[in-house]
Amino acid sequence: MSKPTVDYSVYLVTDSGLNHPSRTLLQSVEDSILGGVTLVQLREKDLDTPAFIDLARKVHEITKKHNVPLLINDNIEVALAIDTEGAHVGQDDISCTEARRLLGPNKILGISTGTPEEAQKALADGADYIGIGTCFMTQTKSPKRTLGPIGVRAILEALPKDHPLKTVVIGGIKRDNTRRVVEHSAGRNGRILDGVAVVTGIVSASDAKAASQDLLREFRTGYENASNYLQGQVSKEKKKSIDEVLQSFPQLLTTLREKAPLTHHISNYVVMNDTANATLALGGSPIMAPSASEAQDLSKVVSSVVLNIGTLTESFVECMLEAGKHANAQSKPVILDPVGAGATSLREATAARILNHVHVDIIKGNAGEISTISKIVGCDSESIAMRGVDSLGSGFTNPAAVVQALAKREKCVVAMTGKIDYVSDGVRTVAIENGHEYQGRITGSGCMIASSIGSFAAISTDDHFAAAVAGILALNLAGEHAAARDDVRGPGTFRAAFIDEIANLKPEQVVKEARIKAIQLN
Ligand SMILES: Cc1ncc(COP(=O)(O)OP(=O)(O)O)c(N)n1
Ligand SMILES: Cc1nc(C(=O)O)sc1CCOP(=O)(O)O
Repeated sequence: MSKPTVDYSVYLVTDSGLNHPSRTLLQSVEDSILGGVTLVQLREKDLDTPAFIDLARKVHEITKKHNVPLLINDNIEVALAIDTEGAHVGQDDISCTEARRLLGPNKILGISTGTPEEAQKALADGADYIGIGTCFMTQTKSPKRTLGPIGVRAILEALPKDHPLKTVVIGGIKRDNTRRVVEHSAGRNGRILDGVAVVTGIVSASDAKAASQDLLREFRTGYENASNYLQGQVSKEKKKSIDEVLQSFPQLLTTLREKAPLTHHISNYVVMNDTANATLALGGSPIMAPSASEAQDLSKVVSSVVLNIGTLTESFVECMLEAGKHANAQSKPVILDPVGAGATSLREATAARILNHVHVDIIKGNAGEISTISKIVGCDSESIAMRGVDSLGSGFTNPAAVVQALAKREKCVVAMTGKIDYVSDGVRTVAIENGHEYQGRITGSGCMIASSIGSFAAISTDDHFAAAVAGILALNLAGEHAAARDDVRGPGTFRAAFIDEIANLKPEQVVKEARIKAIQLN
């Protein structure tokens, strides 16, 4: 028999110990196939070989009936005894070459990998696919470390695009994170995951068929979005031109003030009050809630979330991860302000942790912070040093190219603030020349910009680029208006006037006074 063609989209990996008590494992397998599972692996860690063979025979009856391949975990003897379509082996099991020798050329052979080197070796050793893991924390086994989508992407990028080796991700994959993982891990070499491998997300679900249907839908959507991104399409045809974006500002600001969208801020002690007041003055509504235990409830009622790593404690971080995860699940935009990301290794590690667990829609930072984030995600750029939360030096030689490259890589919008601000969604890139130097002489003006972007993102859900540009412009114009006031004598009086002028900003002023130019890059 020749090797079957395999669809890896939703790959069920079983575990009897985790199977939902309302049904047998055999029912779980059948229900999941009816829901859309395309490949099954029988993974039974506690059975001896005769019992494993017995169960495998029953499972194979079901999978054969539905024409879905069955693979056996770790035990080649069982795979050969039942003549299943193949097997999966781990790094600590029989070697890939030995497994291939025993199985012959026509069986499907998969191997677990957690590094680019292991993936390249699997390819050389004749595997048909690799399981890339552990992606996220899982209760199914104790992982040595988690890769997150960024680590998964590093492995995909170590593989040649056109080699037939297939890839699936494993570890903590659920309905709510599938789409993001597939989109976010897509490599710039054009590699996109071929599937998601799931244990508890299916076997422990109360309805295995519905869970599988959801996973298949999310995988397919993620795959389609990832291929659009990689082809540089990013729904270009639907995107407003820079001029249209500018013309849409009056309406955006009016809508913001009518709707007063609620934004969940996990902000820092230094600026909490300023960011709350700036949000209110603009017309939005802030809730400053740093407790992880209320993040899920809040995610249902807020319209956007701002994560600010300015004053780091473990409980802040826990809340940011929780709020980000639930915002993703509810499709609410997430704005990350990686305050001081390059200043200490804790801040850098925290930014990496957030980016690896949460899909961030808009990253806002100064040059030093953007340089650190670029380094974290493997985007080559010049390195900008930080002192405390401030960037040092004169900035990037080509700042527009840096923000565009990061936006493309992370599939999000990047806003870099400074004397000139740059915003890009990977396709459209602009420089904004508004603002006043007093903004740099009070604490929290950058954080207030992140809050302003958060309020605009809450109402401009289909165009985060427009939200980021609007968020920056609104505060920069308010800064210019405040600095021009007779009663402003320095940073102290500016601070109060700034809040006034945010509230006084007229929608039509934005278009008239904006100094914004489109930047064309290759
Ligand atoms: C698709 C897939 N990927 C990885 C694994 C893990 O296999 P292994 O490393 O052998 O660990 P155990 O499954 O034995 O705990 C897998 N089973 N499937
Ligand atoms: C079986 C397995 N292998 C992993 C690896 O990293 O190789 S993670 C994992 C468990 C996956 O279970 P769940 O979908 O419940 O998180």
